[in-house]
Amino acid sequence: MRELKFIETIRQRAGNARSGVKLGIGDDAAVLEYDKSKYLLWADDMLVEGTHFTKEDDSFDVGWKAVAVNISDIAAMGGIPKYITVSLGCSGKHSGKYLSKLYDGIFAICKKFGIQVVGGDTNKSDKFIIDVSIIGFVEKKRLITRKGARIGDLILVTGPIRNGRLTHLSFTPRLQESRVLGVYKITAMIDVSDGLSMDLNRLCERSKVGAQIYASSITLVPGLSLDDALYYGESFELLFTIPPKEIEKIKNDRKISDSIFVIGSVVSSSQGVKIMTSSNENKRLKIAGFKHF
Ligand SMILES: Nc1ncnc2c1ncn2[C@@H]1O[C@H](COP(=O)(O)OP(=O)(O)O)[C@@H](O)[C@H]1O
Ligand SMILES: Cc1ncc(C[n+]2csc(CCOP(=O)(O)OP(=O)(O)O)c2C)c(N)n1
Ligand SMILES: [Mg+2]
Repeated sequence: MRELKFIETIRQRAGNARSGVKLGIGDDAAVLEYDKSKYLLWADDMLVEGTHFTKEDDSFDVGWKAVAVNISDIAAMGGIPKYITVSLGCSGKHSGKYLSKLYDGIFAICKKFGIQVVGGDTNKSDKFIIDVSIIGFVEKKRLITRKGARIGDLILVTGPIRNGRLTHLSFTPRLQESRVLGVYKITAMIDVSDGLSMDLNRLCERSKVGAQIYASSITLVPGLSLDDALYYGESFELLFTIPPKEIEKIKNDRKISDSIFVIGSVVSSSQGVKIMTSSNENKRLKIAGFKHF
């Protein structure tokens, strides 16, 4: 069974959101009732040796990345990360130095973002595995989900889009940008872990809309190909939509204006997801990206 189909079967078995669960499976984090003014956000992302990093990678970077990908999921909901648990699969062949440097990376990023490690689990595995579960909070009025993009909205992405092949182990999650954006009207948001194409398509499906994007507007870091931006993944940029009237306000905000780019607009679902190529051909965007199986 394919990954996406598998997750869909779990989503159906888990059932509809009950009381206390505002959003279950299907967004960057679960959204749970917390108090009058805030929701609790809960996400979990796992890294596996050979899939997300190699044996040769510095364990500081592996620890950093394991936390960073989780912070990115909280940022995608508009929230602030607070607590993590860290679970490891490792064996005697992983030296004390490897593990100590792993935690240097974990504590370095936790310090940067004010996050506390509050637990975890340690198990035997020949392949190194690190799983992080994260809790954050978001003001109810600032919650942003994948659902909510409306026809006519502009589509934006943070950037210039980073090269996932080069920066996936050391990237800074776009948390600060997300918190700045949170004061404006953002209608939908997702973090780009699997490539712009797949994650734009996810946002569109959830919002029941289509998209028209322009290749010439997608701003890339030097050396990154458009194909990699669309299909490789691990740029961990934020992709989001706003009503057109918000753009002037956001563009005038010096805290964010240089790190956001309009790449297109939201159209009706019947038009699907299209890309205007650099040779001015308007094509259906191939929906592809990273899938585990
Ligand atoms: N084994 C699983 N059991 C339950 N939910 C899962 C499982 N795997 C993934 N999910 C859920 O499916 C959704 C998509 O997962 P994923 O593609 O990993 O999201 P993300 O890109 O935000 O990390 C998320 O809401 C996640 O919580
Ligand atoms: C050894 C190795 N091979 C391949 C990749 C590329 N890669 C691995 S996972 C991934 C996509 C994102 O990972 P995923 O676990 O799907 O993130 P999620 O959607 O759960 O946030 C990419 C591009 C890598 N980082 N390291
Ligand atoms: Mg995500």
